[in-house]
Amino acid sequence: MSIPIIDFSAFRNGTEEERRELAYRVTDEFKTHGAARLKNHGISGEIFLYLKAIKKVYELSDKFFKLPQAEKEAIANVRDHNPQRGYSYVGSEATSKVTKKDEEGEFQICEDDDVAQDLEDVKEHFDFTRDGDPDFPTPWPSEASLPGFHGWMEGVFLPKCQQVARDVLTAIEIGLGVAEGTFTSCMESRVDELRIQHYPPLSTETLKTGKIKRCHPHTDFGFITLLFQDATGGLEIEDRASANGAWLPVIPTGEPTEVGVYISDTLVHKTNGYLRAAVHQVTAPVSLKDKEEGVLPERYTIALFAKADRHAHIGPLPQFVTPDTPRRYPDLTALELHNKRVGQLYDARPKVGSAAVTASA
Ligand SMILES: O=C(O)CCC(=O)C(=O)O
Ligand SMILES: [Fe+2]
Repeated sequence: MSIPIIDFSAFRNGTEEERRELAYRVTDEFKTHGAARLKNHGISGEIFLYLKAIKKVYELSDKFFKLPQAEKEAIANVRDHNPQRGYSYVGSEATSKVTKKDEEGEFQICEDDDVAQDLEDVKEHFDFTRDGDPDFPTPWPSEASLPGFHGWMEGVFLPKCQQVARDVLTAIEIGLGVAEGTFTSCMESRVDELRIQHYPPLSTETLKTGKIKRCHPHTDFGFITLLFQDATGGLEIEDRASANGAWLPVIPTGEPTEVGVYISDTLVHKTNGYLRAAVHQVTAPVSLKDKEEGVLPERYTIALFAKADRHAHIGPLPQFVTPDTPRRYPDLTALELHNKRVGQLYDARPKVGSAAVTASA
């Protein structure tokens, strides 16, 4: 089985009926896999502008990760429970600490009393949000070291991705039969986060230790994640139809406008588990899977983590709580959930009533 690529253009350009049909189709895909692959989603009106934007985001990423290490570390992410901002070095984020397998072999979100696994991710990344974030501003590289980087990433690319995320969430609202705006109206402060990510070359031998991956199985924390990947491959989604823990590789197709969309924890809470988050990992690309010796080439990806407003309540919507499906999640705010999950990444769990939990946005 593989995840089909759905043409999303009718969501902007189609008739009302085409728009609804598409919304149902995409939501079905999310119900089955927790993920969907979309093309022609209107990141810009015209394909050549889209291609230019994608080319530019990879070029700028490449320049960023080639900066001297000391310059990157001067804008380092603080490894606490707050939203991530700035540069994270290889090994800083440990995705294995946020998701565990239960006795039935199902992936679950870790709880505070779980013993964290000691597994390493081999990736470096830079995380940012919009300018003017009142609580968690981004430390940017200086204009002198990376001309145009801040302005284009924050002012051009981020808003384009934010628009795609809102379109997809509107499609999910239609597909689920909830009022339009149920999710998108609690995204007004636009605190979505964009991440550029670099996976350095890695020997297949290293992977065989079982302790190291490019990214261990985990779910993301926001409403949904949009993921653009280069041609290298290696991203895999849990195959829910398999009884023996198989993974579905998301093989890059070369389809230029493709973006992967992954259901994340906040939407799981809101729908009381009706939509389940996509468990995903990054390992060897299919062509290198069973090679005794070899080197995974470096890899670049871009992720938009679409986030709810920090004070939005993300407890289950009443229509998803029934006698057959009792309430599964407490009525946290988006920031409380975010703090809990980011804290797990760094073994830095928030204390109740801490400053972060009372941020203003
Ligand atoms: O780079 C990828 O393919 C996945 C990255 C990812 O899962 C993440 O940043 O949360
Ligand atoms: Fe992820």
